[in-house]
Amino acid sequence: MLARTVLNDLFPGEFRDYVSSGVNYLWNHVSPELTIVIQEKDGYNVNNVYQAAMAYLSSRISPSTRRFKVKKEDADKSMVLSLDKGEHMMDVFEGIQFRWCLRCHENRRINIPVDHDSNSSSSSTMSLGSHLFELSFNKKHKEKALDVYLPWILDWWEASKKQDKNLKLFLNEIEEWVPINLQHPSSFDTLAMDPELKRTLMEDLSRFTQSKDYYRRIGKAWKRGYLLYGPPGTGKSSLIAAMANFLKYDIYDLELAEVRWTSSLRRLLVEISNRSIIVIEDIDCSVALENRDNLESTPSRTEKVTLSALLNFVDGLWSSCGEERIIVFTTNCKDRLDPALLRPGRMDMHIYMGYCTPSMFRILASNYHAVDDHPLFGEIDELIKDVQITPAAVAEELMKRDDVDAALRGLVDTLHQQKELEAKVQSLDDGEMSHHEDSDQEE
Ligand SMILES: Nc1ncnc2c1ncn2[C@@H]1O[C@H](COP(=O)(O)OP(=O)(O)OP(=O)(O)O)[C@@H](O)[C@H]1O
Repeated sequence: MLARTVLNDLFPGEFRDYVSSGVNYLWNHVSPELTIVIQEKDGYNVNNVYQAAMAYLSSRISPSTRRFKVKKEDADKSMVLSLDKGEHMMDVFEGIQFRWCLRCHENRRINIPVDHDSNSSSSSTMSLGSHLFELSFNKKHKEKALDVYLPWILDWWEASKKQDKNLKLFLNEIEEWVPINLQHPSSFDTLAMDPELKRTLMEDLSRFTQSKDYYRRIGKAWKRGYLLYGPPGTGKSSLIAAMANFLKYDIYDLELAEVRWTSSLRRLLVEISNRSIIVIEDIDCSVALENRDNLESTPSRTEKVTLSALLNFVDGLWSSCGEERIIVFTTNCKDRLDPALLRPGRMDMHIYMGYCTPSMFRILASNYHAVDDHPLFGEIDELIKDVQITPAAVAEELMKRDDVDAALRGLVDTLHQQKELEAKVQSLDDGEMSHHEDSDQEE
């Protein structure tokens, strides 16, 4: 301690900085080595070179790698290896040696409220880190590294992604997106939906993915919005999964209740990658409709998330920070939605997911029992036309029994019960209505 104080007195800070920068300068000139820093993120943007390097190096892990991570999730065909932080790895490309090192930097601490009471001041802190690669090699190979080696790794990564793409579902927790493997089996083949509407939607999606030049020409962000509405159990979530599987897009499921401030919302939205579907379910219940009179105002950093803030980001400059993005809002009750959401141009397509129809029943019967025709189909068609039953309820009935005859007979019974129930409710409603009319007349 005393020695340090004496040294500090003898050699003031400026002098020490001067000496250390001189040593660095000399070392850089003498050392034959050059180091490139490849950060995980540049600001909010994910760095593709980092992602590509991570995937590439994971595929190159060998017995000489002293320490690495291993995992296997359900969707993974085999164990997935990856480098651990601090670990070095050598790679030889066209006879040149490249040394990689993965490092982690703590770059941000955030406050996390201890309870969910927004007025509470108690909080704990959590550090958020970012990773980077250091790539070192002889400086005479600088051009080779930048013009050949790194582009080659990027091409390798693009090709391997196409070959073996496991879709991801991202969930927002605190201020971060947490990925899990998306293994939803729903597809447009298995989805019970009006055939004409299904065809229109599939064409719309295909056209969208091929319209990069069109969106550029008309000066609009390359994004498309869909509003899915209809009663619970009619397949809105299944449709989103079918869209993701059809397009091979990841899903970002934005839980607005988890987002406290507009600044957090902005951070989450800008971190969403291209070629993805952003989903906000039950939009009528998700956002407090504060600031109704002030829908076009610019949200401030500390403002709580409102519909106005959400729409400002979705339609504002943020939307041009990425491309090929689909935004899906769902609701069980379109009538409850704020008119700002329904304004022309806000959502490109409004898709009604309704009760089961005969054509939807045929798809479910084919899914669950591989039958295209059956003597009971006529009776089921007639009953289904008369009642309001969701595809989820029909699916549940079909799943109860393995034997197709028994399953379809069970469905006929359920439909009869539903018909009786609806008739009873109707007669009660009629009775109540005539009671009101009588009392109105008496008044
Ligand atoms: N249209 C459909 N086609 C095929 N299966 C369906 C359909 N609708 C519902 N199902 C079946 O019912 C289950 C529940 O449906 P899903 O969660 O997609 O409905 P939802 O409309 O999103 O409901 P909620 O509004 O409650 O979220 C699905 O996992 C699926 O098995």
